[in-house]
Amino acid sequence: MAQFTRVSGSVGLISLKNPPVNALSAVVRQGIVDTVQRALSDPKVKSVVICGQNGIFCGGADIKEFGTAMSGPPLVPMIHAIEAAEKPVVAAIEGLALGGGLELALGCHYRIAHSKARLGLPEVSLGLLPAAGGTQRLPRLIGVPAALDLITTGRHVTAAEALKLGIVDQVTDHNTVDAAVKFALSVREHSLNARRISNNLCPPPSDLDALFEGAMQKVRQTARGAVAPVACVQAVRAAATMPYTQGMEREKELMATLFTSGQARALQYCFFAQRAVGRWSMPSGARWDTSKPRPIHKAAVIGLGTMGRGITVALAQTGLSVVAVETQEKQLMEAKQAVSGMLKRGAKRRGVAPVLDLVSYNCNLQAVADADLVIEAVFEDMDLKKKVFQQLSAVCKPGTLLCTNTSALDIDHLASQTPNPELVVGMHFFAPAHVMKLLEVVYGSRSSPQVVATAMQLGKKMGKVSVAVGNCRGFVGNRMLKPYMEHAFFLLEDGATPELVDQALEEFGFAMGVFRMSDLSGLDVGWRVRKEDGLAHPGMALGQAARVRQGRRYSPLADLLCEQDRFGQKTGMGWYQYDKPGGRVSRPDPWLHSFLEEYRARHGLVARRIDHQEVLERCLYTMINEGFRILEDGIAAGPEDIDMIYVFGYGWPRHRGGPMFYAGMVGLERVLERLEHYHQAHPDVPYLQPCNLLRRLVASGSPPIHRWREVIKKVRSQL
Ligand SMILES: CC/C=C/CC(=O)SCCNC(=O)CCNC(=O)[C@H](O)C(C)(C)COP(=O)(O)OP(=O)(O)OC[C@H]1O[C@@H](n2cnc3c(N)ncnc32)[C@H](O)[C@@H]1OP(=O)(O)O
Repeated sequence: MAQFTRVSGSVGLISLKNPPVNALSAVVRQGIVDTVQRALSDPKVKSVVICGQNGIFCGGADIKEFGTAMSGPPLVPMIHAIEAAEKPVVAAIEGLALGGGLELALGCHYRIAHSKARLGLPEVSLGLLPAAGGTQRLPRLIGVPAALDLITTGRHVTAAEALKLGIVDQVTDHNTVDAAVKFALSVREHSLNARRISNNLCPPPSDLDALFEGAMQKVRQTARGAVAPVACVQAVRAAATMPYTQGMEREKELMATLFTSGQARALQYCFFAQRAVGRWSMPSGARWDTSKPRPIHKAAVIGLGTMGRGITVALAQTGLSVVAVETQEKQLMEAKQAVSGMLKRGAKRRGVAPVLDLVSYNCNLQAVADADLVIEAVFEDMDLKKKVFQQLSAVCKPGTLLCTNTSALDIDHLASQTPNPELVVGMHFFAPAHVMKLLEVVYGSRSSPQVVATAMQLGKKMGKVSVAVGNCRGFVGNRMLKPYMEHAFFLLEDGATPELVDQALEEFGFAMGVFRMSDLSGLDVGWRVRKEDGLAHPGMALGQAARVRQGRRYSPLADLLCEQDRFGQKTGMGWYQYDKPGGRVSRPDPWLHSFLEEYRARHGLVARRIDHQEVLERCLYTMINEGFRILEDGIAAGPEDIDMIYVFGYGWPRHRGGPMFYAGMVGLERVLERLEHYHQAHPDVPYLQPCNLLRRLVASGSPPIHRWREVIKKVRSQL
């Protein structure tokens, strides 16, 4: 709602009240309409200030209303009425003015911001555009290039930048409402014509066509199939080329296409899913709101390879004191140099001093004795990790949390090496650990809720999206990756090339196709795991039995490449070729194509034409099927957990919401039908067999994703 008071004799003060961010819900919009009308019709009121309660101006439209039948007064006429007012209206911006909140402020005649406020039009990240006049007023106010930047990226600007750009008229370090009231008193007699942004023309850019062509090219390159950034450019173009009223029509048209698009739904789902994963729960009933995290003052990292270095940086950047341990002196010195470099570069980017002093380096495990939390990041080898855990149990002070960065190994087995298994938890970071946003927090059967809460909170402090998951081989992310990759290999056997598979996945929106990704992360990683699992060893890839392992279809293609030292980028060749070891630009490799032909001939396989649809269906639907199994097994609490893991850790396109959301968009019946079809064609691939939960969901009428948990509960209770 909105409250009205008269202050300083003649200033009408309208204050938005809708905690936590004063979103413009129907009730708030109605409140604004009513209070503005009251202020304008009250002869004692000579000017008006609009502010928000609790230190926040406004976080924009109420996103929760988007999926519902909209009621209450619409934003556009409400903002027009404010702009058309004959009394000066001043926006007092504290905290945030985002989306519809900033559009409301742009309809006011003046804007005063607190120095700590942030402003922006982030609609693009929700699959929308600023359709309450934002695409038409902002370019008129600050020029086309700056408006294009803010509207297509959705980035927030500080009050200082907003002042420089001309979005706000004044910045204050003091009480913003007091400053705005004082300002409103000083302008009460001023003419408002020039202050109505919609009356103004866009400052003409020098080469309009080149500017918009460049902008369009840029968004097409970075958007990976997202439609909202493209619509944002089109709407700003309308501001630059059309009178205001026509521009508003164009804005409305473009918004209508976006609003009903699946992408907007997916992105809005992601907004809430990202927040929902913070409200974790464990099968024991332990939850985020009943488990209190422990304070962590000092952390330690064991093993300073790529992962350990990134984890050290991420911890130090939160302000924690970190002991970094690597047993070999030479590697320790190399790691010190690398970590210091990363800290310096990070600090430079953020305009702060590097926190080099927070990290101490040591060759001796004894140095972690007084740490509150230790993260083991040694080589992915169970025996080695077990040894480290045994040593840590002897060295660490009582109560120290013991965390492992394993990406797949059994947390319970590691926990059993210590006298206090309740203190053990997985913290699975993604490379580079100081950059990637995802953290899988893996609880074992005996991990205490307090320990899980501590790891989740630490992840949040590091700026990560932390997702709590159960313990199984590969946890959530890597467990689902296995059928996805396996199917990519099968597609090569059946007639595809790495380029074809990658193109289909990249056009779908993945940052990188599966083969380019495999070359980047190194083929040897998976090879080592398969060897440990008894699936691969030299010589096994020959003969008729080569394509059957443990009673099911197996593709030895990746093993064969590894046997020839084709490990990907690091060796300059893998699924693609590179100009040198460590090279990054992939090129199709004629050697690989002949190798595939020979391989198929040797195994009596006839190559057939594979299209993009088959690539997507076989790779993605098997991955989704595994996701349903994960839900059935209780490894992930809900589909949001899986989706956020894929969006933040595996390059799944956000505008497609994550694999489970995508399954809902495709239609669960369709996913089930295609899995049945492929399973019939490939009965030796168990991953293709539709899982029980998927069948149950379809039998329950394919409910929307937010209602899956009800069916999941029933299925789990019957297992
Ligand atoms: C007609 C269509 C017109 C569209 C124009 C628009 O205005 S679209 C909306 C534009 N606004 C945004 O995109 C802002 C989205 N919100 C945020 O980016 C952040 O929430 C924040 C405002 C920067 C605050 O971040 P912070 O980290 O401090 O808190 P949370 O993100 O955890 O948010 C707290 C709770 O508030 C809920 N919430 C935030 N914004 C909105 C919103 N615009 N509508 C509805 N709800 C919102 C958020 O979901 C959190 O709720 P929980 O229940 O605690 O999860």
